Order: sequence, then structure tokens, then C-alpha cells
Amino acid sequence: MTTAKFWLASNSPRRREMLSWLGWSFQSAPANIDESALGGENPLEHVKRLALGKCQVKIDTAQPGEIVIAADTIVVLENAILGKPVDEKDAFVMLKSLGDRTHQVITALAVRQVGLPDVQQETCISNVRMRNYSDAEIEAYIRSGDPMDKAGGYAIQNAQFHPAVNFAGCFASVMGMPLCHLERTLRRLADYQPADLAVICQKKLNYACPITRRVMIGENIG
Ligand SMILES: Cc1cn([C@H]2C[C@H](O)[C@@H](COP(=O)(O)OP(=O)(O)OP(=O)(O)O)O2)c(=O)[nH]c1=O
Repeated sequence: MTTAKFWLASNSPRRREMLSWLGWSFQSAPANIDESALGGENPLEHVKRLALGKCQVKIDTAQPGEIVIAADTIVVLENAILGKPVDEKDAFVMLKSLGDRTHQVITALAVRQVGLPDVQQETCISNVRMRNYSDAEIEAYIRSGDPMDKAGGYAIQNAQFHPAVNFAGCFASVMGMPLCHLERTLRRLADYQPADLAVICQKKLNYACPITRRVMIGENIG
């Protein structure tokens, strides 16, 4: 187990939970930034900029050398960015537009060490095919409250709504924290002791990941 001290620059309960799987010592700090898109920015540029911005938010009590991790997740449908729904009507429109189609989920990661200028970045793009759910199912899912704090208005991990029928990429990335990509990013830091996040991720998700090995050798996948 690594002995480094980590900060998760995030309010996301999913990211907190996923990082807690690793058994590391970490604290969360809010990373409140303006998440609106800039004119002329494509989805990849957008998500990378937001992850970077979250990572650079100052944490008053962080000490030099401590590691700050931030991420941003967006859903992209035909080049349009779907962030979190602003209200239930918006959630309905998003879920309706995603039904019976394939879209991309992009998570950008940003990692820095306090006191050092460099920020390490990674992006992870997955394809998700949604099932052909009915309007009544969308309405029931919205009533559950689950969509409102999720990009695209859904959680792939929601067992009741189970929105996805097909998937290619990194499941953990769609949930907000691609752990193999995190591990390979952390390995670029001088004093990081390698850990086997791939094993932990697969165990926690109960999922035999077909891309782990390729991610860990540095392929631009998932
Ligand atoms: C698509 C999808 C998103 N999500 C979540 C992950 C993220 O928490 C959220 C995307 O919003 P983000 O803006 O990436 O993150 P956040 O606002 O929740 O947290 P913070 O910025 O403080 O780190 O959507 C799922 O949990 N499952 C999914 O299938």
C-alpha cells in the first residue's frame, strides 16, 4: 500500500467511494469551479479544462508533496456535451435523447503534487449504448432522484434502471474515476509507490475488465 497523502478535489460521492476502495489515506476538498462551456471549445478540450481547473483549486491545508487528484466526466451525444441536468424536465430530455443510441462518456483526470508546477493529465473515452427504455421508465427513474447529479442524467451503475445494453471502454471512468488511468498517471510522479488498482477495481465492480492490461501498458484506450 502506498504511504503518500492524497487529496481528492471533488464533491462527488462516487469519486470519494471509488478512492476509498484503495485503502489510501485521503481527504476530500471541494473543487467548485464554473463548469460552463466556452464558445468554440470541443468536448475533449472542455472536459480537460474542467479537470485541470478542479485540480488547481487551492487547498489551504495541503502540504508540499501531497498529491491532489481531480476529475471531470461528461456525456457526449453527436458532439454535444450533456452535463448534469438542470431540472427534471432537462433530465427527461437528456434520457430520451440517449435512449436506444450510442454515446461517449469522457472522463478527464488531473493530478498534481502540492508545491510543484506540473499537472499530469489523462483522458478516458468510453462508448455506451443505451437500451430502448420507455417514457414511463424515464419518469420513474427521475422520481428516484438518481439522475440529477450525474452527467447525462444517468448512472450506468444503477441496477434498477440499468440503462446500458452495451459498453466499450472503462466502466470505472463512466462512474467518474478511471482507476487504471489514475494508476498510470500516478506512476509518473517521482515518489509514488506503484499499486495494483486494476485488481481492486475489478473486484469492487465484480467485473472482468477486458482492457486493463492495455491501459496499463499505456495504450490510448478506454
Ligand atoms: C455518466 C455517469 C456519470 N456519473 C457521475 C460521475 C460524476 O460524479 C458526475 C459527473 O459530474 P462531474 O462534474 O464530473 O463531477 P461532480 O460535480 O459530481 O463532482 P466534482 O466536480 O466535485 O468532482 O456524474 C455516474 O455516477 N455514473 C454515470 O454513469
